[in-house]
Amino acid sequence: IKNTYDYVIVGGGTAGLTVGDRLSESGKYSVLVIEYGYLEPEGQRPGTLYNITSAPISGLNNKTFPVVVGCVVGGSSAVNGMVFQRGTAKDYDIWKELGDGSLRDSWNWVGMLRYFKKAIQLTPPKPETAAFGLRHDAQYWGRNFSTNHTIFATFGNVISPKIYPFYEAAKKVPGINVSPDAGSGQPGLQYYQTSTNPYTGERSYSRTGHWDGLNRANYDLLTATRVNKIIFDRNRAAGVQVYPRGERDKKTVIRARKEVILAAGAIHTPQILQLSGIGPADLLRRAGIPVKVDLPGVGYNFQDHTFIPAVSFSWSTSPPIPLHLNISVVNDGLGRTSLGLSIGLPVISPSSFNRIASRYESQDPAAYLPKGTHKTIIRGYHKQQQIYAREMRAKGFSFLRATFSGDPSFVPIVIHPVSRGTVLIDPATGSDVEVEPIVDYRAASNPIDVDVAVEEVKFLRRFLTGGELSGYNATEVVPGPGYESDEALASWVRANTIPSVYHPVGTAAKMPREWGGVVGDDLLVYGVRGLSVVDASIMPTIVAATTSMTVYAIAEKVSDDLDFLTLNYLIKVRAGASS
Ligand SMILES: Cc1cc2nc3c(=O)[nH]c(=O)nc-3n(C[C@H](O)[C@H](O)[C@H](O)COP(=O)(O)OP(=O)(O)OC[C@H]3O[C@@H](n4cnc5c(N)ncnc54)[C@H](O)[C@@H]3O)c2cc1C
Repeated sequence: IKNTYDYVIVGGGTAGLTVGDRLSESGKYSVLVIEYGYLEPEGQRPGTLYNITSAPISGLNNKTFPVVVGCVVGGSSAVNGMVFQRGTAKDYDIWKELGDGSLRDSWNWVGMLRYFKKAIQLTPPKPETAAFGLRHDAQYWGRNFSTNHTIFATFGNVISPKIYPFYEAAKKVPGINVSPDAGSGQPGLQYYQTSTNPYTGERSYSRTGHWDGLNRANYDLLTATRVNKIIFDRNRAAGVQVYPRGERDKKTVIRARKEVILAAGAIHTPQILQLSGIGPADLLRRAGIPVKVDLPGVGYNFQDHTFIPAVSFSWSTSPPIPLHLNISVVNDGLGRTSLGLSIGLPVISPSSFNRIASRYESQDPAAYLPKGTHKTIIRGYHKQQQIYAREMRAKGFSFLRATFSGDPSFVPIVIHPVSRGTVLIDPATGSDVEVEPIVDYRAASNPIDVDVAVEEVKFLRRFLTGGELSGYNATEVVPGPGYESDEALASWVRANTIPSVYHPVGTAAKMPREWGGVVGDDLLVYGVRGLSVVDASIMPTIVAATTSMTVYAIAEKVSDDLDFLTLNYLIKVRAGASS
């Protein structure tokens, strides 16, 4: 490990190793990735996690919940559920509306699709899966099997025939289409992949795709090392202060010639920024941290998907499995391919979507944000509110995601919550990086999220007991009798919602500074030079999907942009934009 590198990347997780690989592959730059977790021995990868408990959530009856993030080389991609999805096209088009347009206007679906293709290599479905109605279109995917150094999205050929009756029934619900491909950006019914290596059947993640076996002299990984804070030369990020895990009195500095890149994830990136004096000035002063940049949005705009663990029924007669699915499938060892549903609010609730959209639209944008929220953040949230209210009336923007297990039981996910939380250091513990930040999901702080969840439960009731499935006389088990009125369902939702699907995003949002943003379209942190953020924190709004595939695409995009930006004139643009 040297004293100085061109790029120093903080966090060897999903984004960090992807960016590290890309920036080092040409040989032009030296790159160091610093990771607090260990490099687990090959073949033995017990997922190690941080030990964090959330703040009590008043919208969920004051309960606390574990905050689950990976602490290991590979970060959360090493411990995640391997469900590999991307959001709808609108998710990314909205990022353009919420951006500053400075960087080739590329933060939209078309711009991101290019990087989804670069980031992910598809293992196409086997012919036998066609019997299940699996649709797939290669135009949404990259395929380059010349290298093992990639991330794989793989279809396994095992599909439960029990899900087919749900597929047939859902197709007939007005407004539900079969997506042409799970990666097409169109909501609807879709079979989706897992992040599985098609050759080994093992997890494909940032370590296997972007570290193992690369052995480049210009690409180093320092493990079991904590970044304490960023070091500045006047207004430029010049390096980081680090210490070996468990030995905090052995602090040293590693310098960055070009840039310090934060990839510590949506929980720790805002923590490191705040500990380095970049954040809400009043918070930093209370913590005794000298203010480098008063950037109120750091740690605000926090989002995660929420879910209800079960809405379940029992059949009086199970739907029959069609004869054409009585095929014998030899398990290809590549996992199970699942069927998911992604639908907009007009489909979830044809009778209430307009009322919910109007109620949301007419809210005072500050009403459900934390007390004392800075006016720039309120302005940015107001913009998000206008966009979401518009999209609540559209079919292409999903508000519900669920997976069909084959049994009449569902885990409905509120996929576009409108509540916003915070990740802030505790002023009482000042500048101690070992003390985890206060993670306040604030789930269901905005009652609109409860309204949407109630409509989701009602949708599932209608789907199971009416329409195509009505002949099987389903009886509701959970929530069960006694939850007829919206009020009763709302209190049931508050008692049963889990605030996180482990998809934290948004805490260093890519939005204009006057809207409470932390980074611009170039992902540079406002107010300083030579410092960027490349992880899940930059998403201004959460996507209607599991999040890792989007993080890989962001990381690929920023690596391209960074390389491009080393051209002189763009260096000037970056310097100008961030001063
Ligand atoms: C249990 C779980 C299940 C999930 N399931 C799915 C799923 O099925 N599908 C899906 O697509 N997504 C899933 N996700 C979410 C997805 O994995 C994340 O959104 C994504 O991996 C985040 O990438 P990131 O680069 O932002 O952060 P991470 O991958 O978390 O990387 C951050 C890294 O920074 C390191 N770090 C933090 N602070 C410091 C410091 N001070 N010094 C040095 N290093 C530091 C961390 O140890 C970590 O390795 C899941 C996540 C979890 C935790």
